[in-house]
Amino acid sequence: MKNILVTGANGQLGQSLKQLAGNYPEFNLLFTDYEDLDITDAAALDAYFAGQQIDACINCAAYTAVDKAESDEDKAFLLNFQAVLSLAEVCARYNAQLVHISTDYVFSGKQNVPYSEQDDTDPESIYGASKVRGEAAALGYNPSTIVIRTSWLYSEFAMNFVKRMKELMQERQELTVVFDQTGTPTYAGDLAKAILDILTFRFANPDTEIGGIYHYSNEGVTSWYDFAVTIKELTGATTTITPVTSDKYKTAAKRPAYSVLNKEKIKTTFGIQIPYWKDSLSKLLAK
Ligand SMILES: NC(=O)C1=CN([C@@H]2O[C@H](COP(=O)(O)OP(=O)(O)OC[C@H]3O[C@@H](n4cnc5c(N)ncnc54)[C@H](OP(=O)(O)O)[C@@H]3O)[C@@H](O)[C@H]2O)C=CC1
Ligand SMILES: Cc1cn([C@H]2C[C@H](O)[C@@H](COP(=O)(O)OP(=O)(O)O[C@H]3O[C@@H](C)C(=O)[C@@H](O)[C@H]3O)O2)c(=O)[nH]c1=O
Repeated sequence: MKNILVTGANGQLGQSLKQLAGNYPEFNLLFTDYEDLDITDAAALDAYFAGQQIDACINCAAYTAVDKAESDEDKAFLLNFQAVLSLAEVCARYNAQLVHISTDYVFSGKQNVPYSEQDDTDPESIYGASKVRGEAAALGYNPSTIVIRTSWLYSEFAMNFVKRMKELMQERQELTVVFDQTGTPTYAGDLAKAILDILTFRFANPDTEIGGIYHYSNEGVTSWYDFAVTIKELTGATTTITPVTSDKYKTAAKRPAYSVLNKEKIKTTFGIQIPYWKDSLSKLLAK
């Protein structure tokens, strides 16, 4: 039995892991959020790891309010950088595998072919910049860290684009949604399964070095506008959705115009099969 600490477990990825826990009886998943374990408190982290054998930690805790981060830089960096460094330190000290989650918003979006793990980061936002620092801190301190960059996460839990669109489509007759930002939605349940499968691989192959960055999203490519139209079609909503360019939908933070991720590395290293984004969305909305 492996003890796996999950931080930030009340968020959407954390709750998606909780939903799958029963499928992995060889893992004892320990779910914590900031009331039980505040990842910005290095002493609390050390005490937690000293108190019991932790074999791996999946860090789902983060500052994810992209627009708010523009005026709350210190808190974004505290959670997405300093706390990640503390986690990498404590995992190295107690010999635990750290799995840390990052984002497509680390990229500028100026590319027009899918981003691979080697491509340069150049974030457009404070959130993206704080995540770049977090990745570098985790891997710099502990090269065995597995950093998984993902994009456009949604789930039945917490707040996300799908839930927001469903709400707005009930409240409003008309919506405008940007069509000049291209990427890939990711169902958090698919990502949660990939993470647990990677840890299964990790424990079955303890001498294989697998630390580094991996990209994971669902398969396919879309825009936020097409994503919204698909949500409309699948839910039977009647709202009119008008495509607009980003300059017509003002936000505090700039998002990348293109953030499709190349997933070859994660597929070939771990033999992971990735669902097409519309299939995962249809399954969720049919529940
Ligand atoms: N959401 C998305 O679209 C995407 C997310 N990601 C990354 O995936 C990861 C998971 O994201 P997601 O599940 O959506 O995030 P959420 O915002 O849903 O969850 C984050 C959780 O961390 C908790 N938290 C906040 N501060 C602390 C703290 N000091 N100690 C412990 N827990 C804390 C939050 O609590 P509270 O809510 O009360 O603050 C929340 O429960 C993050 O690293 C994110 O950057 C990457 C790409 C896309
Ligand atoms: C609600 C809404 C958003 N938009 C635009 C704003 C933005 O450009 C885009 C996405 O909207 P949101 O603000 O909901 O999503 P955003 O917070 O940008 O989502 C991001 O979250 C972080 C945590 C990540 O790591 C990213 O991968 C990504 O998922 O859609 C519209 O055009 N119309 C609308 O009605």
